[in-house]
Amino acid sequence: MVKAGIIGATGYTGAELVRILSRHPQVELVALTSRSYAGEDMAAVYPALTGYTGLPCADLTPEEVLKRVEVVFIALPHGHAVPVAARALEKGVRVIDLGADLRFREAKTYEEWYKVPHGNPELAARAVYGLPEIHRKAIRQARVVANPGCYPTSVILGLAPLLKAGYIDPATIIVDAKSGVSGAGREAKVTSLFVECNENINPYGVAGHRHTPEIEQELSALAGMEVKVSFTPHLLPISRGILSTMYATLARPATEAELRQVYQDFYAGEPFIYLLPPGRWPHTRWVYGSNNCHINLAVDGRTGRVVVASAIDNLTKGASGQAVQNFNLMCGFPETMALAAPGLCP
Ligand SMILES: NC(=O)C1=CN([C@@H]2O[C@H](COP(=O)(O)OP(=O)(O)OC[C@H]3O[C@@H](n4cnc5c(N)ncnc54)[C@H](OP(=O)(O)O)[C@@H]3O)[C@@H](O)[C@H]2O)C=CC1
Ligand SMILES: CC(=O)N[C@@H](CCC(=O)OP(=O)(O)O)C(=O)O
Repeated sequence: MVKAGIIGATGYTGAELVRILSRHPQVELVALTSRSYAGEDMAAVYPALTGYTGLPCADLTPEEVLKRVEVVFIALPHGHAVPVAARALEKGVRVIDLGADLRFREAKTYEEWYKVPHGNPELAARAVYGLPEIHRKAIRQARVVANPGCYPTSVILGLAPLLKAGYIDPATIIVDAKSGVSGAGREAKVTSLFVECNENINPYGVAGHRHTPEIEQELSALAGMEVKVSFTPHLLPISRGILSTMYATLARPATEAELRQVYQDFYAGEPFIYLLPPGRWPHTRWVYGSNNCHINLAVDGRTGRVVVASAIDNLTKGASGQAVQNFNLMCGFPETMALAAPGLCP
């Protein structure tokens, strides 16, 4: 059994980690931190977890957590993970950070977009970007994994096969993405109130969302050249789910059947990626609560563009499910352990 802890256990991604890890046969959860719910059982904070964890939350310092665990999941708002991860490395504790602090190979990119000092560029360069479908080999060896952002997960998985094979002009990519409100975390804020979100959809972070450089970093590596994207997220009046619809001009003529084969080859053997049959477009409900990513595409011969749609659950494949997938790889467990499940039907 691997002793694991979650720093920031009572947030949405922390609770999703507890939900998944409580059914993981190789994990013993030994530390769940929270300042506001210290002394309370997770089931008091999230009654859905009743019967699945008896461990109370505690206001532990990172040092106290690191004394007890072999692996630590950091589920804090960005700006807090770097010193914790650095100390964990010194103590031989493996780290999976769900925030943005270690996702950029260049710390200065993080500082430019997140507007906070990074403090440890060596650690930024050393951390492995935790998207298993692209970086599986490096994740297996990693001591520190930077779990990807939710939108970047859906976008990179949706476009990777086309960019890698050179089928699209990288200068023409447009991403129209939509997220459920849990993507904003559990912290109280006016924009997450029911009355503000319900019966509404709006773009935000237009031409400046923080996930843009993360998407560009990974797509550039896949394309072997600098890629810039137009990325516009929207807030949807649903709890969980991300749907990204992506458009790009074909670099050379291609049929839909040819492109479908490219995806099938690229994702052959992947346990969580599903290219849906022609004409069956991804729905967020079909991946709800699962670690699956549903993808489909069409060639628009009239415009010479390809349209790709990709759906994930922001809290599962977009955060905590992917974190457990990374954990499994780092520990040498089957990658699907505690994760194999379909979404909702209906
Ligand atoms: N929500 C999502 O869909 C996704 C989120 N992420 C990232 O994962 C991380 C966690 O997100 P999420 O779970 O949504 O966030 P939440 O706001 O829901 O939870 C944050 C958690 O951190 C604790 N916390 C907050 N501030 C501090 C602090 N200054 N020091 C110590 N603990 C603190 C909170 O508990 P308490 O205040 O009681 O200590 C809570 O447990 C973020 O970096 C986020 O960007 C990544 C992908 C998707
Ligand atoms: C709906 C909503 O607000 N979503 C969040 C996603 C944040 C997230 O996952 O972000 P990190 O990169 O900070 O981990 C946003 O757009 O900022």
